[in-house]
Amino acid sequence: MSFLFLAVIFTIFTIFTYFKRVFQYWNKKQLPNLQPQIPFGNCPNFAKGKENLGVELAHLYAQIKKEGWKHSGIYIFAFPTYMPVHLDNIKNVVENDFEHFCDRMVGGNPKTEPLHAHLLNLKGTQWRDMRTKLRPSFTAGKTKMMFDIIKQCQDCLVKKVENLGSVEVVELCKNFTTDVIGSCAFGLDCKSMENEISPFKIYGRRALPTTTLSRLKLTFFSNFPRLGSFLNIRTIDKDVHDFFMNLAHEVIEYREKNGNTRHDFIQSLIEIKKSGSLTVEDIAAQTFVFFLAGFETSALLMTWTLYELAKNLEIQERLRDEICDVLEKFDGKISYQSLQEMKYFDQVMNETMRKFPPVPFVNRVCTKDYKMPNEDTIIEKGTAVVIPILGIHRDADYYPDPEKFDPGRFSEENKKKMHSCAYIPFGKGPRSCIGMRLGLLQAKVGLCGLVRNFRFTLNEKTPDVMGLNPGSLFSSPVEEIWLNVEKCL
Ligand code: HEM
Repeated sequence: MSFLFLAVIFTIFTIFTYFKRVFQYWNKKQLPNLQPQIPFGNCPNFAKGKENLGVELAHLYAQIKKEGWKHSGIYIFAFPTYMPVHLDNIKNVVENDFEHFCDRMVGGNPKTEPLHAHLLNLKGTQWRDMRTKLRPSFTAGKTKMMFDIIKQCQDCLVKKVENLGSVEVVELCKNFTTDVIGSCAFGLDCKSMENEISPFKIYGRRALPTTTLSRLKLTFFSNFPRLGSFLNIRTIDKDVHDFFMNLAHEVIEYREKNGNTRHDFIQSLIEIKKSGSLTVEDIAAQTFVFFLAGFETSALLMTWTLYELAKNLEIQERLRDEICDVLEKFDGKISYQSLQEMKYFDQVMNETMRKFPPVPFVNRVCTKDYKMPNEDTIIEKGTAVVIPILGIHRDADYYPDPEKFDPGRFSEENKKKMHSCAYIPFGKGPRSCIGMRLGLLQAKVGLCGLVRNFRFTLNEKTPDVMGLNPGSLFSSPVEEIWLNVEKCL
């Protein structure tokens, strides 16, 4: 009994001493830092599953700014992480001194799970080469070619809402973007809107880290990639991995055999493959990331826009007026060109992504020791970096009355006055979102169909203030969003 007691005391003492030592890291670097808690560091609520990580980082951002610091060292669990908060320091990391911060923390091992060899995860020259190869597939011209595919999905979306008295928009928007990405990336007709058990939809949802275990595995892998690889930890379930890998193989084989072509991403990648610079596995990994990065982000942009429009009826009416006025000039038809003319629409979507950036933070890893400009501090190679997008977007210094939904903040005149890092829903610098045009286009097409045809109001089941889901790495709402729907005459 006394031996057991001593063993317990010894274990607690060892753990306590370990954390005490680890939590000295930023003091030794002489970087200002907030008091961490043993064993969760500065994000205890995220670690306990009580708070969305983006929200907890936003709180830290606010505290650091209140202290008057330009940046701080924080601890996510026991991992020292550098957090710049002054916009110039953020710009240095993501843009000016990019060569020191060109990689992200990776979430898996491409050797055992080849789907991980995608643009989000690739490092150094491998990333640079792949980004150069993929860039031509994301130009304005290529995105425009996908308009017809997206428009077909919009028709199904509008049909789905017709005759409904109320609708749950989180699931509705996810089904729409699943269809769009399925069609644009893989050339599939997924019919998620009609089919609850479409395999693409089911495997696609499981590809994102939605369980506590999957998020823990991802965090562990990001911080100890060598140990993660040694222990052979999988961060994508095998059946999900096989589904996406086989899908790419089948589509490529079918198109190559039958000489079929289509204006979608997989076709652009097949064309690159012909020159020998992409393998089938490379294509599978890139199409997989289009799904990972493109489906939930755009769905959230649509969801939060509808939610805010339902709460701000004047803004909704003004937007509908703009849509109707512009479409009148285009014979009532929604086209790529007509959408470009809807400027207030852009302001509304920008304000949505200000208040609810679909990706609430982004990360980098320091790849080369970094001596900070005008300071003695050196950020060591291997240190994690986090950019708190949600914190910046809700900062009253840049956006007075930040909880207010006000598209006027994004008028041409106001935009000119902004710091280039005060609004970064797509990240910033060479590693920013490559799919921005497609993300914005699919959301605008979907929303245009909905707002033109239906008037949305808040359903009694939906609260006026909505928090973010602690179980999501995105800015997902904590509960369903039900809206009342009324057909516009
Ligand atoms: C509203 C929709 C979207 C939002 C808000 C969004 C946001 C982001 C953000 C914040 C990043 C990280 C940038 C950084 O680290 O600085 C990112 C990266 C990325 N996004 Fe998006 N995204 C959206 C849509 C899409 C779509 C539709 C696709 C593809 C079809 C896509 C593909 C990617 C890829 C491949 C990366 C990694 C880029 C790289 O590392 O070079 N995204 N996105």
